[in-house]
Amino acid sequence: MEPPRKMVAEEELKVYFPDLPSGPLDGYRKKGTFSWRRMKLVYDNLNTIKLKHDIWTFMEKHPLFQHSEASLTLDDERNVTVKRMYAMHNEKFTAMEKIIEEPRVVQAEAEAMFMFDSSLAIKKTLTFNMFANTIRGSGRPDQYQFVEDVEQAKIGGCFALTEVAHGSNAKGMRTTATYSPEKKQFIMHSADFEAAKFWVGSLGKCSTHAIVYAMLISKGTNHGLHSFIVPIRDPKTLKPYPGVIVGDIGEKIGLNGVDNGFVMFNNYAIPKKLALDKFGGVDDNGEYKSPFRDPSKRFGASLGVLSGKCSTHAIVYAMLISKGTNHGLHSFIVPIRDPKTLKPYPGVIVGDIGEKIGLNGVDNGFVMFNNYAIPKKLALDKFGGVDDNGEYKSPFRDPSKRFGASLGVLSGGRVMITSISTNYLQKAIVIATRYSAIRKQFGAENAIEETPVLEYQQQQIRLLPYLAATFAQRIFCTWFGTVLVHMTIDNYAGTQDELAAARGIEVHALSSAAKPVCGWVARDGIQNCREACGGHGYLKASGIGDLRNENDANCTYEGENSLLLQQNSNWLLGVWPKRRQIKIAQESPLGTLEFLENVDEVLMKPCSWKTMDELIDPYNLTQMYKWLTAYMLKTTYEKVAKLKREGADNLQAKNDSQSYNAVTLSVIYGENYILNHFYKTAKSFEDEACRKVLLKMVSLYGAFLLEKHMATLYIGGYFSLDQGLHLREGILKMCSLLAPEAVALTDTLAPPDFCMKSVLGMSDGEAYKHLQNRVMTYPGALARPEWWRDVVYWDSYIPSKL
Ligand SMILES: Cc1cc2nc3c(=O)[nH]c(=O)nc-3n(C[C@H](O)[C@H](O)[C@H](O)COP(=O)(O)OP(=O)(O)OC[C@H]3O[C@@H](n4cnc5c(N)ncnc54)[C@H](O)[C@@H]3O)c2cc1C
Repeated sequence: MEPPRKMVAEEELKVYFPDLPSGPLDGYRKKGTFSWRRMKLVYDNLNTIKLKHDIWTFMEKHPLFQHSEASLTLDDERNVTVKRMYAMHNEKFTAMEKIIEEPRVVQAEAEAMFMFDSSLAIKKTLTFNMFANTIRGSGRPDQYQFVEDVEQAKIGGCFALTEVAHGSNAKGMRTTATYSPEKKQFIMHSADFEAAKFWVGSLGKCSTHAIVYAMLISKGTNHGLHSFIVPIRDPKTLKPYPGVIVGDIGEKIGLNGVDNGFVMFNNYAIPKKLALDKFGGVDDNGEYKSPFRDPSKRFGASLGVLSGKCSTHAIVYAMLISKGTNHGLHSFIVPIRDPKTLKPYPGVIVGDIGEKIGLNGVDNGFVMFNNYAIPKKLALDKFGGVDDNGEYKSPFRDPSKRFGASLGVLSGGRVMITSISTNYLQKAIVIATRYSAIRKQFGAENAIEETPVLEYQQQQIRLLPYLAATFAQRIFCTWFGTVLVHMTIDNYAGTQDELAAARGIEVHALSSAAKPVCGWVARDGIQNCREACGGHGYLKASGIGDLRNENDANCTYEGENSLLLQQNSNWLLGVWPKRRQIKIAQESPLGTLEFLENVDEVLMKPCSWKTMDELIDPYNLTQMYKWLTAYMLKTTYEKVAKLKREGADNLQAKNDSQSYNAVTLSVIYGENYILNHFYKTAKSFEDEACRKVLLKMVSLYGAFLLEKHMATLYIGGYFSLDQGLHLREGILKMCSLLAPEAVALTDTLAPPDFCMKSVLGMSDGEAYKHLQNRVMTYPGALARPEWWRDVVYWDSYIPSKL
């Protein structure tokens, strides 16, 4: 928890946030009981406010950052995103000295970019940060030249882990990097399209270098020439098999009745049983065996003649290489394209995977390697690799620990994604709330005016819990991002304290739960916002559709949400048996395991709060969540143990305990932490008027989350009789109490209008004027289409039956 923030005078804030334009939102703005500017300090400070202001001012004045009226083509979208990326990079808004002084600027810069355009933010992060951070984390000092080169934008990076046929199961990946001690090179190879690296952001058109994850194979032994029966052509059709290139060498000076030929193999697999291994060969485990001690005695057969047109099978002599050892997934810096021409290097097939359902400014790509050699020094082998002779060395005895360390960079990505999804929700909730405040439908009989739809109960419950969730998540993500930056700086500087290892594990566990929790809340919230804006919400100009599509990817990349939750629950299940001995301060430096304090007693007592006010009290809600988290952990642990007693192995027992157990456990663990963090921050906020509203939002957020687990509260015997009914009444009450504050709260959250890009969500509340302006000026909106004849003379191209 951070120390209480120093209050900043309203006048200082006004420099960055002048008065908002007067208009249809005035009525609601007057109802707000707190300062919307001051409320920003619950997650921002003057440094981050100033940074965001500088970035937005820079964008607003720069011609490259002007929005176009109509949708761009895919190519134009990528092109403008690249130009904006270099313009931003060139400004160096967050140089390392600034980050060390104020770690929060990292998130603030990201937020400023996401509020403008998410493709820009993602493209910049992939090209510069993720590439450089991986090298800083897993590389050696002599590789830091690449970090400098990328910082100076001489090269551009990307992160290539996922393959066509393997994503979440990284251990199943098939790109290989085989070490050749003779040349001190790694030979990168993709066996087939299924082993192609795929989805790699920024690789499609631009990256010159990639961090590639590949199986490191230390080279096998060459046992000399051996013979094999190799099927060449299908005997029924005489067509060559895939992987075989066979042909005729042409006219000779004699013996032209014989079709002499050539053949090449491209990673062509034949069964082991086709080896002619009477005089020597490998056993099923790859162990070489021969009755001859002297290899030259074993080698004594004549060379066959291959038929250019006719042979279906050949006796092929080839060097028998017994397979090298596979040391698992390792990372490499792989040159992809010439930085001067952007043309791929020979041996690299690289391309763009095409249009996606969002984020189209980012050129996601694929790459395949065809025995492509890279120097040994490009292996990121700080955590394990081969020496010059091909001998494998690693500081980790346990390969899974080495693998975890080399993928550590993904933990950082997950922390950032909790914030990214919150950015999307933040924008959507501003649009939908402002629009709901000016959109009027129906009303009391004889009323002069219709009622703003924000007054209707169902509109409130679809929006206001998500407004509260936005504050909860924004506060949590800002703090979590800062923890990450501190950890990363300590790691580079070698200044870790004695809790560093425990903190690293807990950051991984918490990010594995918080990323799905924040991503899914954003998914549901944004969809509600879209529907809450009725038909106009479906217009692209509302801005909500893009937010929905762009958040969608957060649920999948950097760890598919459901699988991340498995990682979290595996950790929690390991903690449960130690619950009585655990030293929370040492083993849980972030405090995510505080729910285990006196856990056995907590679990024995049912909920003692009965009235509506008690049930939505912020402190009481944190205690109810404590019970719920502990209960889910206990019951999930017991279910896994029972399945194991009944004979299931570990994998099966865990698999059969996911739905309603482990998955729910991890979601609740994440929610519990975010709720507690929100509560602690709200109650310690200095400004009294803001604090009161914040605590109302804690009530609404906590009660709304808890209500979704109502069945578990009753099944576990914690709730009985009317407690559930009172909790629901409390949610509705908090919605009605927060409705008058809602517009002022969205003023706190809103980026400048220049970034909002939404006809429904501008700060002046003039949704209809903006809608009219957009519709009337949309290119071609009032023009007759060029294809008008296809309407009038349709029977000229479709024979009429009328
Ligand atoms: C926009 C975007 C950008 C991306 N950028 C990059 C990038 O820059 N670099 C990169 O390397 N990758 C990138 N990716 C790829 C991304 O990281 C993967 O898509 C992600 O890791 C999920 O892997 P997958 O697609 O193979 O899904 P799979 O692992 O095949 O999952 C498919 C489904 O099966 C389920 N499933 C799988 N295993 C289990 C199990 N054991 N138990 C229960 N359910 C299971 C999953 O939950 C999921 O619902 C990107 C993806 C997207 C969408």
